[in-house]
Amino acid sequence: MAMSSDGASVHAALVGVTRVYPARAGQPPVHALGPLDLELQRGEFFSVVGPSGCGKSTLVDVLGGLAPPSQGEALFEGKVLGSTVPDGVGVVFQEDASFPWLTVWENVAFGLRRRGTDAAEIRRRVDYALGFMGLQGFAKAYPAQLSGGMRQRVCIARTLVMQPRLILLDEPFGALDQQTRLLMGDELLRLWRETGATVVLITHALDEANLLSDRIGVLSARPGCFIAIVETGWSRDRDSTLAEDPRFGAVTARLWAYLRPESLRALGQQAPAVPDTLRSAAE
Ligand SMILES: Nc1ncnc2c1ncn2[C@@H]1O[C@H](COP(=O)(O)OP(=O)(O)OP(=O)(O)O)[C@@H](O)[C@H]1O
Repeated sequence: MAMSSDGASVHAALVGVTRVYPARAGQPPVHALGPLDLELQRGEFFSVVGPSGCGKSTLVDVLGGLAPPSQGEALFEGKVLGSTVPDGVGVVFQEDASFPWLTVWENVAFGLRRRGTDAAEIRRRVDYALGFMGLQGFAKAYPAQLSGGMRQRVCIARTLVMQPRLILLDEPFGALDQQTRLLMGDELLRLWRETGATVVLITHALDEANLLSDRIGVLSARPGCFIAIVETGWSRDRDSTLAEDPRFGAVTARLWAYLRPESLRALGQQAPAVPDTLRSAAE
């Protein structure tokens, strides 16, 4: 296992990573990400914030082995990743990825069945994951019968059941209301503490990143490069009541100070070009 300069063990890393989407349908190539470097310490909770369209999902794709970098290397437990999610890595997406035709129990068992795990072990792990996520009473329900928050719990249970050592979550609570989000954040912290997994969370919400993380990487406007890595210094047994701590607001303010100019720059990138007719009228 590689060691970082301060002696902690590096669980996953990005080394000189860029990702460029090739030209398509008359559109030029899109330089989405990097170059960037990142070392994730085993067992840390790391969040990534950045302006809209700066390459956050692209970073998850590369770190999770869903897509290879255009340049550089992504590493997990010392092995170079390609375009297959390796054993030991679990990814949770914002959109509800549950299968509507399967019950909650069958949804959670799906990955283990595909892996060929024996029936007794599947039962043990699925029952544990459902209990952990507070879903035991919904094992026979179908996703359409559940609220958005419950469906997202099913998706997390599906990942948890595979016993990942690195969990990547791409805006998992984006579609949820604020109160459900706070409660899901507490559950995510409990999951992190009890499994000892390394967690990477992509979020637009600065308070959420602040509350949940040991460190927060702030990305620039596209192509996303880390402009700051902020250490929060919170204790491991934190929960959503941390927001009452006077130091909490200072960390969020610091994140926003880094992010504000980048968000303005990203807005500029997205603004449509001023047509020549309007330009000459304004001049
Ligand atoms: N398959 C693709 N082909 C071409 N361009 C792409 C592709 N996927 C993403 N992009 C572009 O790459 C850039 C980064 O996209 P990405 O989805 O990683 O950003 P993001 O930060 O996750 O966005 P958001 O804030 O909207 O969630 C965007 O400009 C996007 O339009």
